[in-house]
Amino acid sequence: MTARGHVKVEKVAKLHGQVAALKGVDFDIRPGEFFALLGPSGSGKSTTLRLLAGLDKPTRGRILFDGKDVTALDAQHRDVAMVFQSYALYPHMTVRQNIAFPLEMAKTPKTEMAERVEDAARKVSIQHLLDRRPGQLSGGQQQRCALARAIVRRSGLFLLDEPLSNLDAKLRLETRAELKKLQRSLGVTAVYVTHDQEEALTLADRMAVFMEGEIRQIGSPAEVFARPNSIDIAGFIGSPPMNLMKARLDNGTPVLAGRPLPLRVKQQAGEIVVGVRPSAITIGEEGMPARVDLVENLGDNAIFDLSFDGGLVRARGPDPLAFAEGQQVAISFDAKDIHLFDAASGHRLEAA
Ligand SMILES: Nc1ncnc2c1ncn2[C@@H]1O[C@H](COP(=O)(O)OP(=O)(O)OP(=O)(O)O)[C@@H](O)[C@H]1O
Repeated sequence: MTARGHVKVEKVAKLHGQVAALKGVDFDIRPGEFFALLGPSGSGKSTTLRLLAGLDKPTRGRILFDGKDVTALDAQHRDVAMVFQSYALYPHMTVRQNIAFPLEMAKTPKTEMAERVEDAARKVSIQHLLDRRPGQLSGGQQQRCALARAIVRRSGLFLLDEPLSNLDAKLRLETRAELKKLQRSLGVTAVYVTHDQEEALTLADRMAVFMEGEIRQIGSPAEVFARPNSIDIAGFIGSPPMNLMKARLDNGTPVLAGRPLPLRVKQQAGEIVVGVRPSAITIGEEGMPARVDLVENLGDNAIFDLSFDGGLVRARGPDPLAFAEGQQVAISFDAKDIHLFDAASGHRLEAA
């Protein structure tokens, strides 16, 4: 007997006519895990979520919930709770009626229904708004109402499609933290679609990075951040993105702008790309000569755009006033902070 909330996706593909929305993806989500589907627009995240919900059927492959094959089951027989970006609340119904809707459908007895609606509303702190209609709520309150409607089902699996994207920046941050606490306290499995890498990094226990209808990497946010397995992922995760600089291999030593770097790879020669995160670049007096082109003052830190003879790089530093535009400086980075990729295939190269 497997625990409740286990999801297994096996070789799932989805074609829309000639368009391959999903080219065959495999992943396993553990019970109680917060699992993010992260990727740029059109990469197949929403398609995957709709297949999990049963709103669409895969062209190939299998989906299992708690060991049971649900591939052929329609949405209403899957026992999943869904929260969409648009909330999808019924405008003519009160908040209470909206939350009660899944229970009405399931013909739940009236007294039990009333209790469960109150309980769900309390969990997202909207118990005082039950008699209003969605049009009389703020965006954040509508979002909570949609969450309460998901909670009321007492499903072990929550499917969330960009649920925070309609909220303003401040509310999004607050709601993000609450959502994580709520998921933990309910003990449910959450599958969360987002194109926002920061949201995935902060919320997820693990994430799958989608690109062009494929999963390119699966891991914890820390793993994917520390060891992106391709140039595409390196450039997608982290803000500002990783600096990616053209270089070459000379007898296994990477050479950047004519200078050998202090590490080696097994491969002997060829075109490579050297990646260094902005936070890993030190600006000072030692290293490669560079010029400060632009200072972006972010208050308690800054991003410096620099040019050097290997190209342009961005560095993040603690003090916005430390360096001025036009100043001649030097940049350096530690060997442990260098990521290497094969230029032709884009794949990560391991240091020897
Ligand atoms: N019903 C459909 N008919 C034809 N093509 C579709 C259909 N639904 C999705 N697609 C295509 O499948 C691909 C994946 O779409 P999907 O909605 O899964 O991407 P996404 O990663 O969720 O993007 P977004 O972040 O923009 O929602 C896209 O190229 C999209 O145009």
